[in-house]
Amino acid sequence: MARRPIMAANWKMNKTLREAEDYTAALIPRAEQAEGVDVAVFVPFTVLNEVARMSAGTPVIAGAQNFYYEDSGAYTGEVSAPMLQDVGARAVLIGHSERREIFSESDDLVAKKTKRALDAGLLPVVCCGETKEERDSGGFWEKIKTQISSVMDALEGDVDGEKIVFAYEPIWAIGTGDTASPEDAQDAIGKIRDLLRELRGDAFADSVRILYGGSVKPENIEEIMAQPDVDGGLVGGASLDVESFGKLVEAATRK
Ligand SMILES: O=C(CO)COP(=O)(O)O
Repeated sequence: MARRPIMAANWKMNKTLREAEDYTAALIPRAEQAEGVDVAVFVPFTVLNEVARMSAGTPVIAGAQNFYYEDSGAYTGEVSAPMLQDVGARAVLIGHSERREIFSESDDLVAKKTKRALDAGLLPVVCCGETKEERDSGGFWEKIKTQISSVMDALEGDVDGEKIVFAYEPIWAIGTGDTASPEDAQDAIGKIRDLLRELRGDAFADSVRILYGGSVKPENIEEIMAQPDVDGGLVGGASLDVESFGKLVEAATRK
């Protein structure tokens, strides 16, 4: 069965409530026209309630950029999975390289969050990727393999491949304009799918969606989406303008 493409916006630490409302209002009709594509927006906590409220009953999937795996308690500054769901979130980013690097998130924490998101019924979009040094020194696959394996090890029992998404985001390509070549994106994502096949079998590997992220823009999306194992994009800079993100959503319909 063909995997359903996903085009996902990661706003990172951007947009006021007013800006988020204008964007969401403009995105909804574009998502409605994009048949066969999942359209997701990962937004700051401060606007999540409103983006989710506006998106309810539309094809736009409202998501958060982070959460903590406990449900409640003395965790100052954190937000839980039930809290995200309470305001209408349906998906969450986990282990973005900015969280791993700036906020010291470990593979273990990423694995715990993924398990919690799945148990709660939130769609986890689990990010992985290597630094420039790791790529140049040939250590790229070891890094990715460790990141993916630690997540999969934490998931007991059968996992439906459609309920989890991975995003390969080489750190050297994020916000730099220096996109991975379509061949490099395919190579890494193909290897991730092979690893998932080894760990969980064909049905899982063939249904799990794997996105590419890192300087995706309207000018390079077609060749990236043309790669057989690339199921969509996770987009930072080029997602902030709804016209530009709309073009990426439209490109995904041609997959
Ligand atoms: O980190 C990213 C998406 O999560 C990619 O960011 P850019 O698209 O700005 O390179």
